Amino acid sequence: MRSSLVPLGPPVSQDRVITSFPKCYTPAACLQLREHFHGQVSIACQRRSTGTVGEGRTHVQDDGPKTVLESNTHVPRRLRLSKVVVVGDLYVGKTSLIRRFCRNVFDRNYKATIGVDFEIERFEVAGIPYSLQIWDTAGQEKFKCIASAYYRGAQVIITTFDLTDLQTLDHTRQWLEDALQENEPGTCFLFLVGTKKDLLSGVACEQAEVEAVRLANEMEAEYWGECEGVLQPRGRPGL
Ligand SMILES: Nc1nc2c(ncn2[C@@H]2O[C@H](COP(=O)(O)OP(=O)(O)OP(=O)(O)O)[C@@H](O)[C@H]2O)c(=O)[nH]1
Repeated sequence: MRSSLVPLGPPVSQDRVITSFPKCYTPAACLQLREHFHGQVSIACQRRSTGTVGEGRTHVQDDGPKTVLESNTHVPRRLRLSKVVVVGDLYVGKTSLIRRFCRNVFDRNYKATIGVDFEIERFEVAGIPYSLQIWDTAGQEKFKCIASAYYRGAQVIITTFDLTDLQTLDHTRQWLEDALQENEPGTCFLFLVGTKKDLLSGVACEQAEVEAVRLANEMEAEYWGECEGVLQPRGRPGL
């Protein structure tokens, strides 16, 4: 399927063009189907696809969830944009993860992130231009208040820890809580990512992964419970 939309900026690189989807994208695996959307959500989505993109916030009221568009992000018409926020302790490798994903480069030298930084990664999904705005936040305590100002309006929260330092895994719960506080319950996809796997032996890596899976299950139970009341989802989030 090709889009008749005018491409924005230079062409999207080939590995960012998605033309087919894995089989699990069936109605049964979807969190919500179009017919489950509240009328006002559908109207807001239509506006979103034809006008200025704002940050969609879902509010629960007596007669169901309502999305209110705050048109504070002025981007060109028809640009689909999702905000990803990467959080975690200092030195765990947030910047490295983002740079590998966006530019396929790795730098051994550590340069602390000051406050926040962001990258835009462009995709083409089934012929439609789509962008991820990936926010890299500082792990250092002294920058936390600056970085947390950018948590709001995230569609995806990636909580990061260092597989060689399990204390950083313990801290992910707090990072996630802080990021969720700035967002409506049930509006974000949550991911837990372990870095620096190359520095561990097979056995040590397995042990770290077991710990991470245990914590992920705990957090999933905790935060998924919070989501249920709002979205009444049919599937499960990625955590
Ligand atoms: N061996 C190895 N080193 C890594 C990996 N990821 C990051 N590093 C190194 O770890 C150090 C910290 O990485 P950063 O990406 O700057 O960490 P950060 O989480 O962004 O740090 P802050 O900006 O202070 O929050 C750097 O020296 C990186 O080269 C990895 O997967 N393997």
